[in-house]
Amino acid sequence: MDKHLTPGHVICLINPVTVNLSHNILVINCGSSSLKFAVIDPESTQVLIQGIAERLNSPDALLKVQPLGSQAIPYINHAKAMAAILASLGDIPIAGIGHRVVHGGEFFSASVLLNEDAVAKIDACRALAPLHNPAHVTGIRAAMENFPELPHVAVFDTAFHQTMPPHAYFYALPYDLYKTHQVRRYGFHGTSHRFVAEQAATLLDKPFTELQIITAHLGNGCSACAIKNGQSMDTTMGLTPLEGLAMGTRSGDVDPNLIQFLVEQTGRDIRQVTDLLNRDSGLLGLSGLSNDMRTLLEAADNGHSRAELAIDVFCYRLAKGILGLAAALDRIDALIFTGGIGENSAPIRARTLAHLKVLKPTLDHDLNSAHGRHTAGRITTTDSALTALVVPTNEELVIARETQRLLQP
Ligand SMILES: Nc1ncnc2c1ncn2[C@@H]1O[C@H](COP(=O)(O)OP(=O)(O)O)[C@@H](O)[C@H]1O
Ligand SMILES: CC(=O)OP(=O)(O)O
Ligand SMILES: [Mg+2]
Repeated sequence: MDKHLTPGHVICLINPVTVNLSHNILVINCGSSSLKFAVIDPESTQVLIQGIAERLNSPDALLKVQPLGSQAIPYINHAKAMAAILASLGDIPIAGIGHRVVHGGEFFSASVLLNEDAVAKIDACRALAPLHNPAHVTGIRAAMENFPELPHVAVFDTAFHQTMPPHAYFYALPYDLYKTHQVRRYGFHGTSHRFVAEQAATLLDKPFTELQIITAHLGNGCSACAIKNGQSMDTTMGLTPLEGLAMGTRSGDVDPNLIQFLVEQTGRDIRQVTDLLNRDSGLLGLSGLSNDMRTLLEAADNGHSRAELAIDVFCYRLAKGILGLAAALDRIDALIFTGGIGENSAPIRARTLAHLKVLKPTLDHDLNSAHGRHTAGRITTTDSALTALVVPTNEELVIARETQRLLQP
């Protein structure tokens, strides 16, 4: 049964001998309807406490904290959820706070120490990531109010992709739109793509700066990235995190004329159509059942034909995205699966590789079943023409490390 959460409760659960008091970083990932957090010692990589406040602003809002338990927090908003989370930290010493920020626009090509000017710039990018940036700004302001004495750092999903060449980041649109409105492809999940590619280099025992890798980050949002010699060369997401692959609730690529078509045919306005593409599409829209891949795999096994269709579209679109990214590379040294789906779902990996016949992968079924969330490793045979790996991502650890780096004088 869930324990009831009380502020400060955690103190007795942590062995003070194992905790390095000076290094702990509170990492905050404030999303549209959830607020994830973790306190991490970036030196030892120990996670002291972590949790999520989810389904915010709804009657089912819930705060889950490991190792404390769960607490219903009906109708709680982001700011109040932040206060509840901060209260749950009790007396754990914190050296700084690292915030995940999805969109940094052209303002930020690296992590930054937050001040009013930087927060205003993140706020200015809200139209570019409507599901994410407004929530980030709320989270940052709430955390700054609660911890005014601590340094706050923003780590951007977009930063890693700032190395994309112009032919990858320009849309074939009137050039002026880039100059006047910064309309270009930015890319997201950069923290994760970089982290898993570096881990893969270690697994393959090759320098990161000499490898050519395609990473597939498959969570609620999904994107793939072509990485050459340590740099992002292209990625499937664009101006906003809607472009590219089919996702949990997002459509990914559609014909842009679809928007006017739906406005005219269904009487929805543009905002409603945009909402439909962001929130009602992808796995959820196709299946009519769920945006959760676990639910769909189970339903498909039980003969649910639209769950099967949603999974099919997801895997085919992913394979197509991966092949498109091959244009940015000379060769593919490895294909990496990561994120909640990429790490946990052997069937999705197998079905995606089945669509990549042109790259001649030979799946090792035992390795594909063995590797996942807790064990990184190869899932193709040693003689496979394409090497595919599973590498668990750890965006929180990267954010903690980045935050610590920026705190150093
Ligand atoms: N065992 C599993 N098999 C298939 N999919 C899984 C499994 N575990 C988690 N997932 C999927 O991972 C997705 C969430 O990924 P995650 O990376 O946690 O999301 P977020 O982008 O919110 O961080 C969901 O679609 C969920 O169903
Ligand atoms: C950028 C993005 O899609 O993020 P998430 O996967 O957290 O929704
Ligand atoms: Mg994620």
